[in-house]
This record gives sequence, C-alpha cells and structure tokens, in this order.
Amino acid sequence: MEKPLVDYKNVEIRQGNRVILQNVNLSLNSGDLVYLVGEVGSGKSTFLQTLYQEIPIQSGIAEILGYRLNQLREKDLPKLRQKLGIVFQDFKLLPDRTIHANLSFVLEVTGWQKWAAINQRIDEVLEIVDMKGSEDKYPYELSGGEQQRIAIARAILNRPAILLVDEPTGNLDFITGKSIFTLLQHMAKEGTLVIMATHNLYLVREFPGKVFQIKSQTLQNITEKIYVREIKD
Ligand SMILES: Nc1ncnc2c1ncn2[C@@H]1O[C@H](COP(=O)(O)OP(=O)(O)OP(=O)(O)O)[C@@H](O)[C@H]1O
Repeated sequence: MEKPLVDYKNVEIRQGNRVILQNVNLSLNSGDLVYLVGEVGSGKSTFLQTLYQEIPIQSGIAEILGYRLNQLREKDLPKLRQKLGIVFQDFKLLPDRTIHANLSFVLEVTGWQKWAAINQRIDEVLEIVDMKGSEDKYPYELSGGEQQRIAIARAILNRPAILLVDEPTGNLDFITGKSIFTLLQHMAKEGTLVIMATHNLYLVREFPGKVFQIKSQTLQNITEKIYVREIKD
C-alpha cells in the first residue's frame, strides 16, 4: 500500500505553554481533499503550521512526505518546504511587484535559472488558475478572488505534493468562493493532497472530502456526520 503523505500518531501541539491539540491521529494520502473546521481560535492554523514546521510538535510521531518532524535535520527543512505549497489567509503577495514578478521571484529563489522555463511555468500556472493576462498587473489592481487565485498559482509553481490553504474564502463572495473550491478540488483530483482550513461548511458539503473538526483540543473525523446530514437534508 502507498505510504501516507501525512501520518500523525498521538501528536500533541502547543502554542507556548498552552495545549491546542492532543492525541492527534490522522493519515492522509495524495489526492485527498481535506477540510479542517472548527470555531475561531480552535487551532486550525496552528495545526497547518506544524505541517511546515513553523510550530514544532510537542510529542508523538509526525511524518510528512517521509520526514519525521521531531527529528528533522536543519538541512532537510528547505527540502521539505519546497514540496509544500502554502496559501496564507492574507495571500502575502508582494505589493510593489507585478504578478509576473511575484511568481518569477519564487521560481528564482528555488533555483530556476532559465528565463524561458520560468516564463513557461508562469504561463502554465496562470492558465490553471484562469488568470492569464494578469502578468503585468499589480496585486492592488486585482479583486480579492483574483488575488486568491494568484496566491494559489504561486503555491503550485513547484508542483507541490501537498497544498496547505488557510481559509480560502474568508473575504470572498459566494460565487467567487465556490470557484476557488472548484480549483482546489481540481488540484486534488490531479493528485495533490489539499489540506484546507475553512469556516465555509456550505461549500464543504458541496465539494466532498475528508472533514476533521477541531473541538475541545481534539481532532475528530466528522466526514460521515457531514455528508450523511447532507443526504438527509
Ligand atoms: N503566536 C501565537 N502565540 C500564542 N498563542 C497563539 C499564537 N497564534 C495563535 N495562538 C492561539 O492559539 C489558538 C489557536 O489559534 P489558531 O490561529 O490556530 O486558530 P484558528 O482555528 O486557525 O482560528 P481562526 O478560525 O480565527 O483562523 C488561539 O487561542 C490563539 O489565540
């Protein structure tokens, strides 16, 4: 059987001295569309941060892409991060650079040298997120939904095995939010493991995946509960 891309066993996670999650057990595979839901401040972003080692795990065993998080060597951290695509809640686009420059910057710092290859890859990701033609614009010239698409384009430049997305529909209207979910579902169907923190239970129901709820410092798989209720509705 294929090894899971993310494998957590009895993991405890803290912010400072405060326990945010305990006894986390989960195993995720390529092509999974995974939702993290839970109240404001329950720990969704904190959990995502452990996956890219922004926050260390406190105890237990966590493996991601074959790397053991609590035993990661310093030189392996950039290698791990290069296999992850991260879409932050506030996009983090560079405001004083065009969209093309925002994207080429990432490719250059991750070792791409040839301009022809850089331009081709930028063309490809802009095609995927349906934003061709925006190369010369600045982030402030784009709507929130368009900036979200560019943030996703940037995250997938290096063909990550795992895409981590923090609340992709936060400030977006319903139709725009739905188009972002469509795009992320497409990425999962293409084989990427997509892990998304979201409050948007309506769209979670429309785009079936694995649903984990953070509640009372635990991570519970509520997939059946969510979609069985959908059928009853
Ligand atoms: N840097 C930090 N230092 C200390 N505590 C923090 C830090 N960041 C977050 N916390 C706390 O950890 C808890 C979990 O926060 P987190 O941001 O993970 O929640 P969330 O579920 O993602 O919330 P939201 O739905 O608002 O995005 C909160 O109580 C928060 O106050």
